[in-house]
Amino acid sequence: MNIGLFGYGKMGKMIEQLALQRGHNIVAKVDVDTKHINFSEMDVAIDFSTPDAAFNNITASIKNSVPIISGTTGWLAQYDQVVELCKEKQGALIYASNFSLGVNIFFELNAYLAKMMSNLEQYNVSMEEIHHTQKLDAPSGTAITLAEGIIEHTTYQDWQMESTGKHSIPITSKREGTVPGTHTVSYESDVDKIEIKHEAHNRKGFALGAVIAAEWIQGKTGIFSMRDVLNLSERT
Ligand SMILES: NC(=O)c1ccc[n+]([C@@H]2O[C@H](COP(=O)([O-])OP(=O)(O)OC[C@H]3O[C@@H](n4cnc5c(N)ncnc54)[C@H](O)[C@@H]3O)[C@@H](O)[C@H]2O)c1
Ligand SMILES: O=C(O)C1=N[C@H](C(=O)O)CCC1
Repeated sequence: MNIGLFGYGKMGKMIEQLALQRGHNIVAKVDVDTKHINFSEMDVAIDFSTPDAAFNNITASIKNSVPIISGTTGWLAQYDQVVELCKEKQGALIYASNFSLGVNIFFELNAYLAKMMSNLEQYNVSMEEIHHTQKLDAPSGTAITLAEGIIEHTTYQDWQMESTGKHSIPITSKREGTVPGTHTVSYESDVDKIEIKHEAHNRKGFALGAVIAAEWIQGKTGIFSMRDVLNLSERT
């Protein structure tokens, strides 16, 4: 498979390493200074760039009929526009706030726990995410997906940074050293606390998930999720 990388930073480099190990070719490394992009050799594009750059990279890939795997976070205000374009052009897209197998299992666990807690008014939910100090966006995309999972199954209506509203999920974002990504969801009552936590040890899980998604999307058109790629509906 011929891969075009959009964003050749920490994730782009890790994806390159894993893709080469799995027998793929990197045919383009597009970064902030790239003047010309040759889409003609790409079987798939993988975007791990910046919140400001993602929309253009994704739409350019779709317009050039190249399936796109999008891992960049912080651009979701434009997600609906991308979906419209993808449908119009009969393109192929997977966006995931987190591509790791572990976090995608954690998403399922989060939804299951939210369902169990939905009628228990004595518990208040809150969330904490910790990432490295270079991270541009807050809260993390993963924290937003976790909040959406809780909102879907409970009476919580939205999330806010550090909020206190009864129907709002408070998210605390911390930026520390080189932490690759730690997410904790807590339900607290007067008498106890239930916590679920995912802690990434490094970026390999994110990168491997993105390459697996790129392999999976070959020959498909439509808008998919990591739930589809990992066939998680079979497990829940
Ligand atoms: N979905 C996931 O599993 C997952 C995992 C890790 C990181 N991320 C997200 O991926 C993104 C990148 O993370 P990172 O740690 O590699 O960041 P990084 O800062 O190390 O790399 C980003 C790269 O994008 C480049 N860039 C800037 N403008 C560009 C443009 N117009 N076109 C192409 N590249 C451009 C930067 O120069 C940089 O090299 C972030 O949004 C992060 O939140 C997602
Ligand atoms: O390093 C980052 O930046 C990460 N971003 C994603 C997010 O915002 O959830 C995934 C974890 C790492």
